[in-house]
Parts: sequence; C-alpha cells; structure tokens
Amino acid sequence: MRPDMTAVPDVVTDTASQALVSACAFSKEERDAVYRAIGTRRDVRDQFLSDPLPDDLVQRLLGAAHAAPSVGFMQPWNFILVRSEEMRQAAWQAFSRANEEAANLFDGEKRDLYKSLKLEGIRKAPLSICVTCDPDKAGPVVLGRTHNPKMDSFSTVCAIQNLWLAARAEGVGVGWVSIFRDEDVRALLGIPERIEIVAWLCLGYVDQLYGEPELAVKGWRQRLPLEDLVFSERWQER
Ligand SMILES: Cc1cc2c(cc1C)N(C[C@H](O)[C@H](O)[C@H](O)COP(=O)(O)O)c1[nH]c(=O)[nH]c(=O)c1N2
Repeated sequence: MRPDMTAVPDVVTDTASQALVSACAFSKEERDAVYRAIGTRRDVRDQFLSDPLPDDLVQRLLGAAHAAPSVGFMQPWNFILVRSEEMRQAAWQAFSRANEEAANLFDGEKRDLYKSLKLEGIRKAPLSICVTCDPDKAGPVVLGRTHNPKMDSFSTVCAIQNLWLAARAEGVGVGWVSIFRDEDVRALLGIPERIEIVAWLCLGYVDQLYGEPELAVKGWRQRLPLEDLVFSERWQER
C-alpha cells in the first residue's frame, strides 16, 4: 500500500514515534519556494530595520536551526540571544578593533576597498545570536566524529544555514560577522574555553536585499563559474 502522501510532519516537533514518514516530492510551488529562499538569501549588513523580532518568529528560526543534521545526532549547538544595546555596542567595539587589524592585512587599493565595505550590522540589527559548539555534548566518542574532530563544528554550521534560509523566507535578514578576536566574544558573553564560538549572527527585518552578493556588487570578488568547481571522478588542478 502506498504511504499517506499528505502526512507531512512538522520538521521540529515530530519525534521518533514514527519510524518512517512520507517522502513525497514537493509540489512545484513548494520546490520553487525552496530554491527561491536559497537563491535570494543574502548576507545583510546595512539593510536592517529596527523593529524587534517577535518571540514566536525567533523560536521558528531557532527551531529551523535545531532541525539541522549533526554528526552522531549530537546537536552540539547553543544559541546565545543578545538583544541589549550595551552588549551589542561592546560587540561592535570588539569588531571595530579586529576590523582595523584585518584592514592592515590587505595592501594598496585592496585595503582602500576593504575599508569602504560595511562588514557588520551589529548595532543596527535588533537581535544578535552567538552560535556556539559544545564538543562534549554527546560524550568523548561520537558516532561519525571518531576520525575527524571538525565534524561537530561542521554540524553547527549546518544549523546556521538552516536558520539563514528560514529567515529569508520570513523576510528576516541575517548577517554573519566573523571579524572578532575569539577572546573578546568569549569575555563579553562568558563563554568557557572548551566551547567553540562558531558565529555571531545579526538578525532583523529587512525590506530590501541585494540581488547579488554585496561583495560582488562592490567589486571585491565575483561568483566563480560552477563548471570550474565540479570535477569528474578525480581531483583536478585548475
Ligand atoms: C563563515 C562565514 C563568515 C562570514 C561570512 C559568511 C560566512 C559563511 N560573511 C558573509 C559573506 O561575505 C557572504 O556570505 C558572501 O559575500 C556571499 O554573499 P551572500 O551571502 O550570498 O549575500 C561575512 N560578511 C561580513 O560582512 N562580515 C563577516 O565577518 C562575514 N563573515
């Protein structure tokens, strides 16, 4: 007997109570929506509106993140929600110090272009989320991490991408800020040494987005042709 094709489970709340659920293909509209979210997702720095994000919306985004795949199903992530202006101001100061250092790693015109870029929206976006990875969440030996210790960090990045795409569908912009000295974020948020800091995300409603990556629009770097990135059977030096 064919399975019930209408029984689409809630991605987050459905538990292991059902061993298998329907894997029916999406309708064209649903498929288009998924690809639209992927194709129009942007890293946002300056387009944030100041309106606070409702709690239920934030919960949906966190639920999307928590539905991500993870090595050995360890779910190594935590999400530190930072709303206060004082904390965001302090984070911005930490960014500014690191950004000054970063600018000095580029030379000449590239440095001038770097300095002209806005690379964060920490004070403009009403919500920041620091995403961390706890390598001890599932004990010392983790299924799938036995031969590659990076797998828990990779899992956490999967959660971030889920959140990023769900946010796009909700009209919420996300900007990933990584220009920080680790110790500054650690001290600010009281994160213990054993926890890995994976991302500082800025979130807020947006009413406009770049059609292409802002770094491409501003002449920093262009998208590579996909065909140059795909190999057949073996690695190729190109
Ligand atoms: C791990 C990681 C870290 C960062 C980023 C991304 C990722 C995946 N990006 C965003 C990045 O610049 C952006 O994704 C690319 O330029 C492509 O643009 P779209 O995301 O398609 O808009 C980013 N952007 C920025 O302005 N400041 C930053 O510190 C970072 N850091």
